[in-house]
Amino acid sequence: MIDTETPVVLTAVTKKFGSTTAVRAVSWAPRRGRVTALVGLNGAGKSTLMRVMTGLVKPTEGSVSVVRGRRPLSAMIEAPALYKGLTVRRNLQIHRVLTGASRADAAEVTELTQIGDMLGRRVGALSQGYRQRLAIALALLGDPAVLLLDEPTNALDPEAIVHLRALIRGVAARNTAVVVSSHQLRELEGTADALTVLHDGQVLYDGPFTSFVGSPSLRVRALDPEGTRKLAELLPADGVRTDLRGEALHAVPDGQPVDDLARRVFAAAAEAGIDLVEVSHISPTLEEAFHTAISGARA
Ligand SMILES: Nc1ncnc2c1ncn2[C@@H]1O[C@H](COP(=O)(O)OP(=O)(O)OP(=O)(O)O)[C@@H](O)[C@H]1O
Repeated sequence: MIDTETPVVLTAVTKKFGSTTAVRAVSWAPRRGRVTALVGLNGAGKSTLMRVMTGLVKPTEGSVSVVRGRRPLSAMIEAPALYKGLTVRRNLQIHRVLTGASRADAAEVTELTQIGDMLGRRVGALSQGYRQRLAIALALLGDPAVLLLDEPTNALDPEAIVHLRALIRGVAARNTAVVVSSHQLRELEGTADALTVLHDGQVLYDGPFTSFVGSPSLRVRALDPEGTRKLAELLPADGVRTDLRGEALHAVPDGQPVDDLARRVFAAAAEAGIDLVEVSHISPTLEEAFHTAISGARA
């Protein structure tokens, strides 16, 4: 339901392009005052989801509700449309008039994005990082409830990325719901509060960023590689999620403590007469958690 906390709400949204389903039955509502990372591999459906939110693309099924207001939602999905022959100041003036924003608002976004020193420069002569800052300043005019940024770090150097991260936090602190897409989880670690993992058009995870990695899992190796493979076949029958990675087996607890899982691994190995050489705890990295989520969806 639309409320002051969730200014845009997607309900069972599906988007098809011919025979391709880009987004499948997604119900989702990013929150105000938070940075939500929208992460998925190439083709996962991130841009389509953002386009559906803006109204640029009509959902095939489902609905999108957006809070009423002067500028409910603002998006930077493709290379920002800037007047390259004009100065930064003129670009700001034109967008201020177009969005009906006040001079005070323009001054505030100039300050927030730290483009004050560039006001007299022609946009065509700006670095990529400063163009990005200007584009975000323009997107913030009129104080939108939601700001969508599609892969905003593309083509930025490390210093510009650091600045952009701080800027994104600053925008959320204005009580905007900020959604930032990326195909790399790690890029948004420490910047995003919430995480939505999209895969093949579906939401695989939607929750706090810090909870995504979850509890440790087990790395299991038998004396004989054939034994490891056999365990990989046996354990799923016991309700355990397994994944063969190289010579080792990765067993993920489904809610139970990892030590209980270890006991089940030992019991299954003993029963099948498999000699184990390694059963160790591993704390997953972000990439492993992502891989596990995706392989769970494919299973
Ligand atoms: N206009 C379109 N016409 C046909 N197919 C499309 C269109 N837009 C997207 N798709 C398809 O929908 C799927 C999702 O694409 P989308 O661009 O939303 O993914 P993405 O997660 O943003 O990917 P990337 O990280 O590569 O930008 C892909 O299979 C893509 O080819």
